[in-house]
Amino acid sequence: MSVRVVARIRPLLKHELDKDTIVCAESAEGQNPTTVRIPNPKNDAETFTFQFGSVYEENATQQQLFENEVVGPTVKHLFNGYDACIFAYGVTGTGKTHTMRGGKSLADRGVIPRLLSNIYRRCRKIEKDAAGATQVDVSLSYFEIYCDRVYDLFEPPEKRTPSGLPIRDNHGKTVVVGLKEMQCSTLKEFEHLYDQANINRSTSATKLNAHSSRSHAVLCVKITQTTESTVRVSQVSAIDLAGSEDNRRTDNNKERLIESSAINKSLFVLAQCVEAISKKQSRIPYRESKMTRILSLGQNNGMTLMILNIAPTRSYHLDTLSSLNFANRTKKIEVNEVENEPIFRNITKPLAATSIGGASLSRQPLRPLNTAHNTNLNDRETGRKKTTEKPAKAFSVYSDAQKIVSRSSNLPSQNQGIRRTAGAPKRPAESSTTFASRPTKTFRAAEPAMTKESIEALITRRIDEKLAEKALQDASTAAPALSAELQKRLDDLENRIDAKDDDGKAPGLQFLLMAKQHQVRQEHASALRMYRMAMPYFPGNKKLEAKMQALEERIKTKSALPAEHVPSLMAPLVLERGSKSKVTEDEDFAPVPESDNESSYESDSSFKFKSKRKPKKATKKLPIFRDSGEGHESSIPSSFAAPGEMTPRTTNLLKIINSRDVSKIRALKGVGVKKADAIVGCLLETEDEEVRDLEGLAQLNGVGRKTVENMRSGIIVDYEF
Ligand SMILES: Nc1ncnc2c1ncn2[C@@H]1O[C@H](COP(=O)(O)OP(=O)(O)OP(=O)(O)O)[C@@H](O)[C@H]1O
Repeated sequence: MSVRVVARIRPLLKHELDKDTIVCAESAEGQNPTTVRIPNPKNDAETFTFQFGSVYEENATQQQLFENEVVGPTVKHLFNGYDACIFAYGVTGTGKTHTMRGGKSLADRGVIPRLLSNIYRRCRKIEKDAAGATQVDVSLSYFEIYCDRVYDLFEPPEKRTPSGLPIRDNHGKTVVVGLKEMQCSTLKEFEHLYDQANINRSTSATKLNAHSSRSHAVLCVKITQTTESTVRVSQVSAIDLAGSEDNRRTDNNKERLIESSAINKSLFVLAQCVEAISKKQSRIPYRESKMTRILSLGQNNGMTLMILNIAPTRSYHLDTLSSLNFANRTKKIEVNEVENEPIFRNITKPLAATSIGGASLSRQPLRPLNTAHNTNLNDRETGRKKTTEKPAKAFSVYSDAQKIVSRSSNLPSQNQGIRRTAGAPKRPAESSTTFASRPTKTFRAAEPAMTKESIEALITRRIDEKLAEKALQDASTAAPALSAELQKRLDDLENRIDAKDDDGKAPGLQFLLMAKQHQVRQEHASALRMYRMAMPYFPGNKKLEAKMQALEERIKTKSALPAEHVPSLMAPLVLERGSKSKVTEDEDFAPVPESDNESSYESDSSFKFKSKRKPKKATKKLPIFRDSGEGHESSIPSSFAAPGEMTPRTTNLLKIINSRDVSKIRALKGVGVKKADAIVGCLLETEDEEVRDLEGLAQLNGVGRKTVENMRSGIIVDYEF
């Protein structure tokens, strides 16, 4: 199945009424438009045409777009156990937010509120048809990616930590760690939550849009269908991407420019990913931006719909062409349509009439990463070996062609999970037979209802089993099963954070929670780092100090590295010469403890880690930089730098570094996006600490002597005589 791409041309806005329109939609006779036509910017007489699944013209209503593109295909799909992703793409001011969120009136509501309204209606219908034997729960998480940092939109901005939430890879899915998941059982509740969360989203007025989104917003709607014997989870992500901006037209101020460059960078990476996929390159640069990691276009399973928003006027000409080209490539991307397997509960108790979660606020269970969901746990219980490998991947195809192809009637049974509906004009979900083919469900209504606690206990037990199996498979890297006691403590900690009973210590509690989770996974060095970050929130806490000391001891004894290297792990990085009390974590010089799982480090942006590079030897002498009379600066007149003083070049370099401005740091010689990010990340961890000299700079993450020399040599200084 390829990504379905539809285009939507927005109407002229009030101030554009006298403007020249250059984009038009075309259709074959009697059919809905599927082509966008736009002139060649170099020669108006020539035109380019682009073919999409559908093209919605200026007068297309929100309802039309929703009914044609979302209801049948997505909602049905979702309830059949498939994931889905809908995202709006386009230049700033072309109508992405209008399409996804829309206005307040009924007619103006966008895709997201309509989607939720439809989901709730379907939930009620399923529950009604099953006479209470099936329960459907809806939960939401909502976050924004602002300047390549992830923030929970269900949290007020003042609760954010500067570095945002870390993201990780979990069994091929990218997950945001520590994101709130809100149980939300009615449309009214949703509307309330969604409106509140949107207030937290970063928007600002720009010259091109009075309410411009400065971030990518991702709403994840999780649907859990629980019957007596199965639990099936599927998820739809609705994404309102920020729009690319041509800063020659925006007159953006410094802050907007920083946002804009982050937006443009992530969209550029997205375009690179799409290009790499379409060229079948082996390396797709997903990891270069959080947005592309999360969107995982072409890697995600399930139906993917891209709504390309375009403005009709000439002032957007080049931007529109570039969007159309991007969309044209995107529509060729193949995505897998894999049905989420149900978890067989294998319990005899019937469902409670009450909801599992209710409308309460809950945090995503922060369990070990190897806790897979959608896993058929029944196999293990019965000792059977799972028939495992899914059949060779098959795809349902959205065809732009109008031909009618008969639908395959002999769909594989539910647990095979993959269907093939090649070339079908109707979306695959519409022919769902998956429920019909599921095992017969029998209910004993007289049995006592399952309580929330018993379900939790059951899930915890299954998680333990899963962990145990993983431990057997890979003794060296697997996490041990959580003891009930430990799990309880983790849960208590989460509850404390949730209950806001923290006297301003919430960030500290978050660090503690993360530390404990690392410890559970035997990632002692990371746990130690997290404890250290928590320490300022609990000054003088003896228990915490003892814990850190015990961990340090443990790392020392466990480390396979020669004894003389061990102290470097614990040794703080001294940023300021002569100010050894000002410390930060030294990731660069830290040897990797054996027990730490590299992949979890790599994907955890809460701290920096280098898996590929050899750890620098602690015994290595720190580079000595002289500010004058050496190397590149030998041409600097000595009057500009007395011994012990800094040259203008060094001063300028440190100024740029201490600005913590990624775009400026990136512009330094020999510094790429990743290095600039690593430097800023490292500086953010040191809070107000400034880099005072070149030695301090050479000790930052990702920076060595050579890099410093490079950076310095690239600085242009005007010496006036
Ligand atoms: N189909 C439409 N019908 C009526 N008005 C529209 C339509 N699409 C967009 N608009 C209007 O155009 C303006 C810009 O739209 P919107 O804010 O949704 O753009 P955007 O692409 O999300 O921009 P940004 O990327 O800057 O957030 C808004 O005033 C919106 O109401």
